[in-house]
Amino acid sequence: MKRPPVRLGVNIDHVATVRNARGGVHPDPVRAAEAAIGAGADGITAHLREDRRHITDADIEALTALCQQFERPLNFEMAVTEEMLAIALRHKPHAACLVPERREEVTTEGGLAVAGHEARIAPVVKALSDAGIRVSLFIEPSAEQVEAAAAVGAQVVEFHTGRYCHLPYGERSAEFDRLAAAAAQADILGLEVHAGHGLDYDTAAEVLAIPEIQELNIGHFLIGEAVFVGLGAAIWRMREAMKEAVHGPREDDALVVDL
Ligand SMILES: CC(=O)[C@@H](O)[C@H](O)COP(=O)(O)O
Ligand SMILES: NCC(=O)COP(=O)(O)O
Repeated sequence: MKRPPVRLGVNIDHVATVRNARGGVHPDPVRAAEAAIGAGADGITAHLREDRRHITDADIEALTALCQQFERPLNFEMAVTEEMLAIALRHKPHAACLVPERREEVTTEGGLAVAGHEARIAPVVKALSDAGIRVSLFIEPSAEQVEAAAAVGAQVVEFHTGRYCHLPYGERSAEFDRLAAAAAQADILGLEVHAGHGLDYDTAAEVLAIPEIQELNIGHFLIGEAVFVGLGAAIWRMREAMKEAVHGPREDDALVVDL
């Protein structure tokens, strides 16, 4: 069976990181989201951290409206807290991705511990699902976490690819196998498979060798790359890398090689 196109969700958190460094309004992550949609992003991802270090409540309100206007899904990343649940239920984004948060961390260091915390997580998954919000769990690619994600009623798992991306090229095969095994297991359990964190052009293409992956969420690299080539060009190049990873090189590229 032909593999459907893999979706690219663009995370615009770090546009807000730059904005907040000066406490003003520029650069605006909502404008970045509009530019990302214009450049071919299939959806927008934003993480409203409890400490509001990048995305703010007002950003989420404006991003919800923007995504509705352009009919693109908003993937709202949130910690498993009463406060975040109330915000998600107020805005009703297309999807909510439950992520772990530690106030002192520089970035999201690992996946959400679902196994062992089912009693706390299942009611949040249910409340979101009952409101028509698609629930994704940002987890480590482990059999235990995948099983727990299915047990609490999630529809989607997003595998944390940070560990994979940090390994030097040539030393990634064991982590790749871990991702591939978890993706196969998730698919068997009826979970849609996404991946994200730390991906760049190369690692995004590499993980797409895993056939169950249907969506990548990428932020930090694209926003960083935008400094050099512009956001539109970075997104275009990422989409080309993803297409080539899934469908092989374009025919005109093959011709150039043959000549
Ligand atoms: C959960 C996740 O991986 C994203 O939200 C992304 O990495 C955002 O950046 P920070 O983790 O640096 O806040
Ligand atoms: N869930 C991962 C995400 O949205 C983007 O992570 P990163 O590319 O900013 O590391």
